Amino acid sequence: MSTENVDKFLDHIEKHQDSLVERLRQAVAIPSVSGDPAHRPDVFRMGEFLVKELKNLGASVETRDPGEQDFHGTTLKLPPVVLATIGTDPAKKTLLVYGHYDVQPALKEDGWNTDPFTLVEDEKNRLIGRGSTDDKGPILGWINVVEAHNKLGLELPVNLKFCLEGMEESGSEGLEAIIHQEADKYFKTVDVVCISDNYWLGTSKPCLTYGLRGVSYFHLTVEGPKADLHSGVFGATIHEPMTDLFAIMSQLVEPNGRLLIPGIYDLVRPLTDVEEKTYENLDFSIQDLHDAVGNEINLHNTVRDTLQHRWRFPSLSLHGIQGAFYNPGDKTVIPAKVTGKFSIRTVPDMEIPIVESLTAKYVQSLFDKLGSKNTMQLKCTHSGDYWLASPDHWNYVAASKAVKKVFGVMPDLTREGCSIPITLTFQEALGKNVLLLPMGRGDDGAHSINEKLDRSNYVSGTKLLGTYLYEVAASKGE
Ligand SMILES: C[C@H](N)C(=O)N[C@@H](Cc1c[nH]cn1)C(=O)O
Ligand SMILES: [Zn+2]
Ligand SMILES: [Zn+2]
Repeated sequence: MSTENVDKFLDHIEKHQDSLVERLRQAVAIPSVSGDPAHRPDVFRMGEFLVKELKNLGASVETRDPGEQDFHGTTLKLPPVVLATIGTDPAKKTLLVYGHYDVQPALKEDGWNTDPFTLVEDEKNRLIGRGSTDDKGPILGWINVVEAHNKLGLELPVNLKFCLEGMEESGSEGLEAIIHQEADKYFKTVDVVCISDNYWLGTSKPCLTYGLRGVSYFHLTVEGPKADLHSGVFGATIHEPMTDLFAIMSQLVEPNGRLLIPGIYDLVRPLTDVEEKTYENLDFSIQDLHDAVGNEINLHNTVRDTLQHRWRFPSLSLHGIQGAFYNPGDKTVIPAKVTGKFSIRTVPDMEIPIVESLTAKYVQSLFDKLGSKNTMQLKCTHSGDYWLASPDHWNYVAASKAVKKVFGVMPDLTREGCSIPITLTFQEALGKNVLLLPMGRGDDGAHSINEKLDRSNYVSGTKLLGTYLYEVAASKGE
């Protein structure tokens, strides 16, 4: 391996960090919220931004059109999948990089201290803005690596292929089909895959991640009167949709986190002694959890139990109710139609169709018991499988060496409670090892208010991605 080139690269990134931050500022300014139809043009704009950046760096860029989406009766065009190639040298390994350029919704009135789409650096050098850590910072990290090599006149040690999508936060619609179609074409030469779209466990030690939970998202709709009604006139004389909905929603999960769907825990893979050991000696404490959450509201008192419930047991979260009165003030309304939203994070060996059918059967039985004359409908709006990889693969060894070089420590090996539905598709469709190499910290507040990426994580993370390329190139793995 050319340590001279690595050192030049590391030095360049350190010295040019302000221009890296400027690139992130431009990306955060594009509110590419995939879940909000009003922002769909912005998601396209973000895709164009990346195409331009990549073309400027000499990449050969193509896009694929995933088609259209039915968004609650409205047809929306799906944003393009950006495919970019840098280098086609058959003597070099080829690394596929995946990331997403869409973000979660964010409104100042949700409780942000600053405008979510204006990147702000605070006194602790935290870069605050929607998408800073999830996933614009990490995507730009790869672009920063390429730019640094161009500026230094250095060849990249591997061939790079990018696959960047704009729908990850909304179920990755259309991407799976594209990966299967392109497996023997665009992706044919790929040796290994790297995704930077999750987080360190705590706030100080890097990690490599070899597992993700799956997710199945549900809409539960209860409908009764033709229109919203006056509660003084109609209360206690009709079946109220919201009362029915609450009755069902309150029986999905216990306040202690235990799912109430019969048979769901029978699907969960039993814990082995070998797996038990993976929860030892990790850089994580209950204090880290308190800090990330901002309060001492932990369900479990040990790190082991906390991480097992994050990584290897399912969870069910209630997200919101569409159609309900939520403004300030005291409106005495009976909403005519309400949709409760909840999701289940799935783990080995919970298969999606079984989870869906157990959930549907249970929800129907709860509704039947109410004896309500309203109508009820349960819809699974998107789902993605859990994923596990082998952390013994040379791809992980290469990443460990890169972590050691950049941070001076060996990384923790972790699993993740979140989901990146397309990860398993890459592993299965390409038959290649996938590595998750996170850039941000466990307290970054992804999906929350005041999402941030520490400047040091952005800069060191960029250094890590670049150094990892050299370790992949130097690896003896086939
Ligand atoms: C881990 C990744 N950065 C992420 O945030 N994934 C989302 C994926 C998703 C699924 N439905 C909606 N978004 C997540 O885990 O929630
Ligand atoms: Zn996300
Ligand atoms: Zn993400």
